[in-house]
Amino acid sequence: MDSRHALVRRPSSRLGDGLVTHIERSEVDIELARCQWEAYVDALHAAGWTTTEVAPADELPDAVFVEDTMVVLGDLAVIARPGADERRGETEAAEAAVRAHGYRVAHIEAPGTLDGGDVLKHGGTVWVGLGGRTNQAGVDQLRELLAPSGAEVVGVPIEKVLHLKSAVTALPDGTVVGHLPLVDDPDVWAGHFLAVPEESGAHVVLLGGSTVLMASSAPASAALFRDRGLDVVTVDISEFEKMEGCVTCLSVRLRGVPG
Ligand SMILES: NC(=O)NCCC[C@H](N)C(=O)O
Repeated sequence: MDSRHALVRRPSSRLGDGLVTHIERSEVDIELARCQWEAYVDALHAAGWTTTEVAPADELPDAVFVEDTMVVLGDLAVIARPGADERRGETEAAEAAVRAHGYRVAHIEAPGTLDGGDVLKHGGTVWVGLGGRTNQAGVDQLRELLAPSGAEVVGVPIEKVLHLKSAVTALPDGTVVGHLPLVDDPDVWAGHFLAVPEESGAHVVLLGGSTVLMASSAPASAALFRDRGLDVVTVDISEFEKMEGCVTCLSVRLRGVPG
């Protein structure tokens, strides 16, 4: 299997009916959303990634945010149990897609809840946001499932944003980036935290080497990253940002080769 492969899921025509929690709802332009999604997928391809589309689900408005359906580490895909009932139906097709790529599969079970967007992996550490979508039982189950891999799972309380990765992500060198007004406790990453000037500047997708993908809505943060020697690719995802989504949510990166 290609070591740079990603799962993506085409937006539903009902995207605008998806959940919003921490921001005001505003009208989504679905045609623009479709174009932005195609451009996002094109950006992955241009960076050398191949993609598989999870079967589309027009009846599930938030299905495009496919990152939330699982956590992949090594050859194991842990299928999430979304914290929002409205999103529970999203995991079945995502599981079928990751199984087809040869991954072993485990599940977060009730009463646990966990959204993939709450899980930030870097090095041997897996930070998991404990907030509106992921609960302690979900974190404990993930810890047990990942224990054989040696990963250390660390719960991080969050209140200000939807998911942990709405607040922070990590640069290729492990520096954790976040927009301070939205980070509950930057001391979790003391010594390797970098404040960025824009909310969406906190969201980077690592595309390999020194290349990162981020939203075009954070030009000052992009400049900061370029000054640090990173190659920054930007995409306009305004219609997904209206639904509290970000660049990370729109794909599941499968970096390892299972089996
Ligand atoms: N990983 C993410 O941050 N996903 C964004 C999910 C947005 C969606 N409207 C939701 O509220 O679940």
